Amino acid sequence: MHIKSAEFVMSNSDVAKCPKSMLPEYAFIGRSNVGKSSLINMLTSRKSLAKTSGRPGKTQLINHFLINKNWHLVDLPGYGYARVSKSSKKVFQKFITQYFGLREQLVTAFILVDIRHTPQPIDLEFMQWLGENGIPFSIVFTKADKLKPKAIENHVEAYKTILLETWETMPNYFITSSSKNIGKDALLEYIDYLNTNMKLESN
Ligand SMILES: Nc1nc2c(ncn2[C@@H]2O[C@H](COP(=O)(O)OP(=O)(O)OP(=O)(O)O)[C@@H](O)[C@H]2O)c(=O)[nH]1
Ligand SMILES: [Mg+2]
Repeated sequence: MHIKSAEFVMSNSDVAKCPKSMLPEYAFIGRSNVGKSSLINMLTSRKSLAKTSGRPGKTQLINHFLINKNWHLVDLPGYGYARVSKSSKKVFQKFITQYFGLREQLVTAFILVDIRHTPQPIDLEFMQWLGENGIPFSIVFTKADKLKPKAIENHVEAYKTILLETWETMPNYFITSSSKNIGKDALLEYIDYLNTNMKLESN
């Protein structure tokens, strides 16, 4: 898919105020600093469409971008646990769970994980939470430029082993590097495929 236009639409923390249009939507989520905003810039070939930073916590709001005037890309803040007072129960930040609970336009989520790290409980728990709520997702491994090909293979295998303990099949996944422009075509083709299939289904 060729990206002809990419425009910032709005930022907000209130899911009810997100764009009302029913255009298909794709959300990028993961821990702070994993490279969500950088990935959106790579996909759109716009250097600073989404704001990036070396310091974790740069993106604080739900950011909508309109692509080719017919679908939305969404840049979300990094997730962490929100503390529930007087309880040790862990929950994800409220507006993140609200976003996923309320956005009917969402076609699929992309969960970003840093390829260098071993599977982290918070990422596995978030995938679990999406699964329990019937929200489809793919995994996007980021920062592949930081590892040699063999190490990339080993890290993906380690992830598969852990996921297959709870999931019947390995979710769809992509290997990417925003600094080396890796994985862009595969991701855009996948989104294009989903956009086309959605149109066929609604006809
Ligand atoms: N080497 C390398 N660095 C990357 C890559 N993608 C992002 N980074 C760096 O990682 C840092 C965080 O990138 P962001 O895109 O701001 O990450 P984010 O997930 O949006 O972070 P928050 O908005 O804070 O949650 C920046 O210093 C980026 O330059 C990549 O593919 N390779
Ligand atoms: Mg960000």
